[in-house]
Amino acid sequence: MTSAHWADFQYEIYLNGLTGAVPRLPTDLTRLEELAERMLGPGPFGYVAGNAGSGSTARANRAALDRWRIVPRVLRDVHRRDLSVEVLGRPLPAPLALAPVGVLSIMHAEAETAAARAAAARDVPFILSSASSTPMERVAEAMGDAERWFQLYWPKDPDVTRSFLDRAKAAGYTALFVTLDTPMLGWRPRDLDQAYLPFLHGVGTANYYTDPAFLAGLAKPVREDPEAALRHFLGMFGDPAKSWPDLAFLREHWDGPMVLKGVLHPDDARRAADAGMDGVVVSNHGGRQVAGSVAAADALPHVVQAAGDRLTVLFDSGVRTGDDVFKALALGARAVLVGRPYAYGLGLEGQAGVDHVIRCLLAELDLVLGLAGHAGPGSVTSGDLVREFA
Ligand SMILES: Cc1cc2nc3c(=O)[nH]c(=O)nc-3n(C[C@H](O)[C@H](O)[C@H](O)COP(=O)(O)O)c2cc1C
Ligand SMILES: O=C(O)C(=O)c1ccccc1
Repeated sequence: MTSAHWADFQYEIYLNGLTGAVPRLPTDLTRLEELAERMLGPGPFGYVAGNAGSGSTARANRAALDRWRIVPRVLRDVHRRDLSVEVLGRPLPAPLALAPVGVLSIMHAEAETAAARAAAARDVPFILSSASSTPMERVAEAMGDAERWFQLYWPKDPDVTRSFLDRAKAAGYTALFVTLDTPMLGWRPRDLDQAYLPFLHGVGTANYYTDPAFLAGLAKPVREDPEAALRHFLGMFGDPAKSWPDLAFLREHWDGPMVLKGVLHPDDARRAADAGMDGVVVSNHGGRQVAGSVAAADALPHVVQAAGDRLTVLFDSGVRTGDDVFKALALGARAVLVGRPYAYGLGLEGQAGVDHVIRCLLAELDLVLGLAGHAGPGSVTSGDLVREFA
């Protein structure tokens, strides 16, 4: 008996073709960006596609993944494959989660709710951003029985931080992803040149404007003085004064798994473990924060080594295809997050577009694994890769 494979999507597409149907979106997910550009306004598209500085980090992310080449093995009985992995003590169907992406309503009216539904239908975790366009409680409902993960932009005010953690817990979120690479937004010329910032268009503030601790800091209700509310939000959103000892506050108020997102240096990984964290996401925020940053894939093996068996190491920044996921696994990641591809899928086709991205990515991963001689992620090692030489 063979189990169902993610790769079956490939035959589903061919069989649908017998009636003349072809997929509504390209199966090469790198093509979604050009389609999204045609459909979205220049402000929203530029915000999602944009990077820090001249874009060198985003290019380096791709180059670092491309430099590794997979060395396939043959005759290893891969007819029965299983992509499942354990992440933070939970079984996942595949080594994939949807990265926290804020302000999704600039892409599609159904925003986080549509992304959450698409992810939940495939049991893939959707990490909800603090800067979502929909309050966390409403998105939690859309997630149904699926795993609920929350990303914290650590507010300046400890009362607001406490309140976010309490609300997330009450809404059933289990794991907390604390993003540390964005206490300030990076220098993003594409947005600066258009003077485009989603918050100024009333997007991304839903969790704050529904928060009693946040609202307590306002002299007047948001409706009566929206400008003061926005200024309060901008001052609350990030806090570059935070340092390692402050993590104890979060650890004390969150009893589930806690993961630091945006770790690139092995010493920071060691500190994370010392601070009682459960994991790290090796990430440079998709190239949007530090221009000239080390490529995430180049940082990954060093962080993996520093983490040893003390931390779960996840990876993002530049993952576009199944072979990218394979390479991240080979470099030591337990699972990957994907950001822009599903945001574009959402923009193009709503929930169906996000489902398309998940299915393409996992079908391709399933095939790459099998064709490279692996029945699952567990047997993939650095020995499956060679460095391309120019
Ligand atoms: C439009 C946009 C918004 C984002 N918002 C958040 C966010 O709210 N919180 C966060 O931790 N990361 C955020 N990120 C970063 C992603 O979580 C992730 O690290 C990045 O997109 C991965 O790179 P990729 O887009 O190349 O897959 C955002 C990224 C984009 C493109
Ligand atoms: O744009 C981003 O990369 C990001 O992380 C963010 C920050 C604040 C609100 C929305 C997204």
